[in-house]
Amino acid sequence: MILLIDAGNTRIKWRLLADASAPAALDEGALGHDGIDALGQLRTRHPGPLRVVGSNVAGTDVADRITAALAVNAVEWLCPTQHACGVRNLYDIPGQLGADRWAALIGAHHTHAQACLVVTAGTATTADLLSADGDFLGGLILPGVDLMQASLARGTAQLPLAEGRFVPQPRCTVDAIRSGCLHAQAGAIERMFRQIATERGALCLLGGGAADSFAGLLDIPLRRIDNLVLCGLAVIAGLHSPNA
Ligand SMILES: Nc1ncnc2c1ncn2[C@@H]1O[C@H](COP(=O)(O)OP(=O)(O)OP(=O)(O)O)[C@@H](O)[C@H]1O
Ligand SMILES: CC(C)(CO)[C@@H](O)C(=O)NCCC(=O)O
Ligand SMILES: [K+]
Repeated sequence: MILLIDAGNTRIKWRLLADASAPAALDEGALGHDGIDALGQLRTRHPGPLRVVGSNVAGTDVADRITAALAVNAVEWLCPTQHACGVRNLYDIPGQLGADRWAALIGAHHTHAQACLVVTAGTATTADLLSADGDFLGGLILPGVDLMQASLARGTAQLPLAEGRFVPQPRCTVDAIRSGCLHAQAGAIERMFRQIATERGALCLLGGGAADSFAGLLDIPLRRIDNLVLCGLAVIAGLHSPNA
């Protein structure tokens, strides 16, 4: 069995596959950082030899806790390089790129082998340009929707942390905040997409826990796709992704 793990700053997403030819996941789920120990139950439910391949952007403590909870000798944590699985990393320092972004780019290239904007809306939002040839050209990092809203509440006297709605012409504070943060996400994504808009088959692939909050605002060719990081990890692990 192979366990794929996407350890993010808010949640740990995981998917268990039987073997290289398995068409579907045996099991999958997501956990908060305080629920990492529950990964141990996975071993009880699915006993047997286990290979674990993961990406982690949540720090070494989270990585160590995952390894301990699974009671495995080692997890193969992805380290972004200059080339992998048909994707070329043009970051100035390839290893500086987040492992989740690298895995998602590899998943994207194997899902849609044309120009893509790969967007993950999690704790942070990232919007990464990928050419049809598999070149990762560069990308944006911005605060995710919740983090944007929380930073306004934290940094001001008069702005609350409250639930507003998206409206075209906000006329109260909470709607102004919510609408501003969603426009910021959608606007950044649409502006980034302009760089590939004229390329054949150009598509924005959008995933992450906050994706649905602004997906409807995007006026670009769009495919909602969750777990692109796990798809990429499956490719990296030498498997065919069950979502591909
Ligand atoms: N069920 C949900 N409903 C609405 N928003 C959600 C939900 N779950 C997560 N989110 C939003 O998504 C964000 C977290 O997304 P997700 O769990 O995909 O990423 P993450 O674990 O933080 O990963 P990364 O660190 O890679 O960003 C939260 O900040 C929150 O805004
Ligand atoms: C940007 C995040 C937080 C997105 O999860 C992660 O990919 C990360 O910590 N990246 C390292 C810095 C970079 O990608 O340039
Ligand atoms: K993210």
